[in-house]
Amino acid sequence: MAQHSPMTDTSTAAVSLRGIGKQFGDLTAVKDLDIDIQPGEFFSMLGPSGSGKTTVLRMIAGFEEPTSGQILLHGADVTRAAPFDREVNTVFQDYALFPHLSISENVAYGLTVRGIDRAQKRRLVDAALEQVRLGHVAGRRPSQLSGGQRQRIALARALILRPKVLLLDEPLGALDKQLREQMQIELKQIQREVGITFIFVTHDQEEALTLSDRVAVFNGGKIEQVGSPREVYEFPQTAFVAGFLGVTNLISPEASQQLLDDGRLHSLRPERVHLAELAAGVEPGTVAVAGTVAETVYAGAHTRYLVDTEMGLRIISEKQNTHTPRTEPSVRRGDRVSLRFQRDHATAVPDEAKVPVG
Ligand SMILES: Nc1ncnc2c1ncn2[C@@H]1O[C@H](COP(=O)(O)OP(=O)(O)OP(=O)(O)O)[C@@H](O)[C@H]1O
Repeated sequence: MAQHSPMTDTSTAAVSLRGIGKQFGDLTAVKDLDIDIQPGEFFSMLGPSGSGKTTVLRMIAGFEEPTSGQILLHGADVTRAAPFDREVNTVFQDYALFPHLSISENVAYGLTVRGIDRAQKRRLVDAALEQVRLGHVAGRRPSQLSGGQRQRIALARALILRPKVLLLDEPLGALDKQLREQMQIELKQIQREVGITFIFVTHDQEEALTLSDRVAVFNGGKIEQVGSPREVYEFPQTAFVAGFLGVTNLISPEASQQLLDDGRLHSLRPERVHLAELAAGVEPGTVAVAGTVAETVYAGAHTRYLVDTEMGLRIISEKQNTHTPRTEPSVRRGDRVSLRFQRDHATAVPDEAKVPVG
């Protein structure tokens, strides 16, 4: 099937949130949110626990009514519509499969409720199971499947109704790391094949970066930044985004003034910082700062070096472990080194500035 390119799609947004807010008593869970999500887009809502992602998802699904604002699905106002009157479906973290029904009965459930005839139902169930590559488990019960298989069945059950928008609330949260990474690739492939808009909630930054066309980074009921994975990772607009999306060196305005001759807050990713001999020559456009290695952290594919600079700033440098497996690392704790990075690899963080959303 054709691949979708949501970034160039100028038709009506699949989902528009206009000034959406949600109060639970005194608690403001979501504040005045504006988002436009395009048809066919894989859109992630990323943020720490309690930042309001699930509440936004539940409002789009219709399980929760907004206190203020408007929700449009493909241009139609559904703010007060019941969940079953919206062309959306939800996949929950706990899969919510019926234990007493077989896998094919579970997948067929939505069709049964809608009174679809047997022959057509069978065809659609077979196709849905094929899509998630689980045709061979049709006769089993959910308890006879692995976590990853159950997750795929929940996905097949949600997709069989051909919703225009699929909402996924931490669907991979219960899986171990290896299976989770495998399922991320499958999920992305399935989304491309079906071309349905996916809105995905996660607190795992790597997952959001891996899967999404765009990521909205939530903090305290608000969106701090929306952008492509590369934009939010490489050009964080706030200190929170810089810190939440992986490890970064936040260089204070004072330190930036000294190091970069620019008195704004800067973010410098550890993988952009290299270690050199103190005496090594410095190329034009490169910043060099001397320091002492305070800690080395070996993590398999890479090693991190925590270096205390003479200006009182601790900078993390990350190096891929490309040397031969038996070679001991040449840099050790206590070594004096020179940190090197390209001047333009440090990106200014506007911090308080808000980027346009949608
Ligand atoms: N039904 C409710 N009644 C009262 N408070 C609620 C309710 N649902 C959510 N909240 C509160 O609203 C805030 C946002 O919660 P929400 O579940 O949307 O966050 P989240 O980012 O999805 O977090 P998590 O990843 O832990 O699910 C939290 O402070 C939460 O305690």
